Amino acid sequence: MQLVYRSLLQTGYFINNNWQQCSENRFAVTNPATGAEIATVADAGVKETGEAIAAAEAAFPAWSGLPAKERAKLLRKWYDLIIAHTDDLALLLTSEQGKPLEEAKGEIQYGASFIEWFAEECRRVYGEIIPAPVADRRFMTLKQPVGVVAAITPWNFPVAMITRKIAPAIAAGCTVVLKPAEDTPLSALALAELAREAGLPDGVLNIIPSTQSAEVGKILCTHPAIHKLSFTGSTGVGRLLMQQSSSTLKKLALELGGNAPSIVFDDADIEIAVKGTLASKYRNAGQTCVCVNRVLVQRSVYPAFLEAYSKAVAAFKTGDGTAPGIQIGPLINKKAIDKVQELLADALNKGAELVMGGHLHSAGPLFFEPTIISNCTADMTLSHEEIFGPVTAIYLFDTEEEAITLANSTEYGLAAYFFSKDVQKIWRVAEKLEYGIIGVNEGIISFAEVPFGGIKQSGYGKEGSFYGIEEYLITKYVCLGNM
Ligand SMILES: NC(=O)c1ccc[n+]([C@@H]2O[C@H](COP(=O)([O-])OP(=O)(O)OC[C@H]3O[C@@H](n4cnc5c(N)ncnc54)[C@H](O)[C@@H]3O)[C@@H](O)[C@H]2O)c1
Ligand SMILES: O=C[C@H](O)CS(=O)(=O)O
Repeated sequence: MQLVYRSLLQTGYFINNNWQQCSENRFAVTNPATGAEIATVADAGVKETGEAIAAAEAAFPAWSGLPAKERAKLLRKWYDLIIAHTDDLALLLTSEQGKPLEEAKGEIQYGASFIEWFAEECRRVYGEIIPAPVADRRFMTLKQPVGVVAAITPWNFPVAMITRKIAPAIAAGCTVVLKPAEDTPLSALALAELAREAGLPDGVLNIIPSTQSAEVGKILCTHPAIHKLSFTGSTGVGRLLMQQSSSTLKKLALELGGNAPSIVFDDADIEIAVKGTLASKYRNAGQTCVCVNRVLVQRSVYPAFLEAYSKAVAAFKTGDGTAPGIQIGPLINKKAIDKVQELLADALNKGAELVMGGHLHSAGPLFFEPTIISNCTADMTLSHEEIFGPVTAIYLFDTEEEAITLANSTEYGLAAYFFSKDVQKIWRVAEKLEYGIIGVNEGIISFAEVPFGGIKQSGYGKEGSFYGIEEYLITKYVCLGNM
């Protein structure tokens, strides 16, 4: 991997704007497309986590005391540096995570847009003056930063899931300790180098790459100096972190798993339904929390939908994401491949029909053929679990009520999609679907301007939009008496 700006390849842990190495404890970061080792990275543990928290705590008073306009200027410089280094950051991202370069460049832009957005939002954090019911008092509210924030992030969006937390946190005046995913730490470390170059003061952002997730996580959940924990990852880990955080009553944001339906009604524009479902389903080789996991098609339009959808899937090019024209990269690791194969075998054993694909791809051990199965039913495991791979599972339905019941029959509630041209149906269905995010006639719905987050077992808290900065603020009520 040849970077133009070699300072972006950092392999230490980042505390107080200093790169520090653990010579004895290191872990390898490998390229999922080739299996090649990209670098070894310092494996931060309990000691380094304590140092990072201390640095963030020490930096908090000065950083939170800085005028919002000054914080905004530094965030803007960070944003400009990220945009300027898009190609290098995308190559780094593709090398450690696998998504095609064009998708990686899109993630860099998307991730940077959170920094741009919250550089603007932080200057409009207003309190209120509340009309008092008595003459001798004046009521007001102050919005103040919550304090030191811990962030734990997943491997599937190694830039955007990080800036979606760090940007609002530091914009609000908080300081941060981040533990990125062990599969993809390099992108986070590159962002830290650019934050340092942008002039972020010592201790505002601290990053502890680690394979010791449970031990590091326990400290982040229980340390009294940390007032907020923002987690993006699986529902299982989210539940554990919530339990572990109870002893210090941390403010939590949990962005967890999903199980998105895509409902194609008989009045849908089939071309739009195919385009939207494909865009969501096969993004990042199906490894996103908002990927379509179940495609529910009204029986009368199934033949037309399947013909157009199959043609598009058959045209996908699978391979190393650094090669031109590739749409489907590798899965992140062997565990992910095994899970896709297990879910597929279970579905086929329970009556699903293989329409196309279904096997490991010849491009390498972590590549899977773009796959379609039909005749799926609710008793199949993949109806209730994230596939997290390039596999489309198609279900048939007859009535609108049946589709909504099927779509809602999951413990998750993150994203759902449906396709219809009937405006009254659009309102009815959007109101009845039990999800935090609804895409109507569209499969790509994530932007910094919108409130991203789920309900039910997909967690709670909103990232992005004007809601996003509230996650890192407290509202203080001040009563002025004897007036
Ligand atoms: N809702 C969202 O915005 C969103 C976004 C991306 C991914 N996800 C979800 O994340 C999952 C895939 O990501 P993943 O495999 O990295 O999830 P994961 O839960 O295994 O890991 C996520 C992060 O948590 C850390 N972790 C794991 N065990 C831990 C523990 N005991 N204590 C503390 N930290 C721990 C990991 O090291 C990683 O940094 C999927 O379920 C996906 O839906 C959700
Ligand atoms: O994987 C989950 C991400 O949140 C997806 S998105 O980039 O926000 O759409």
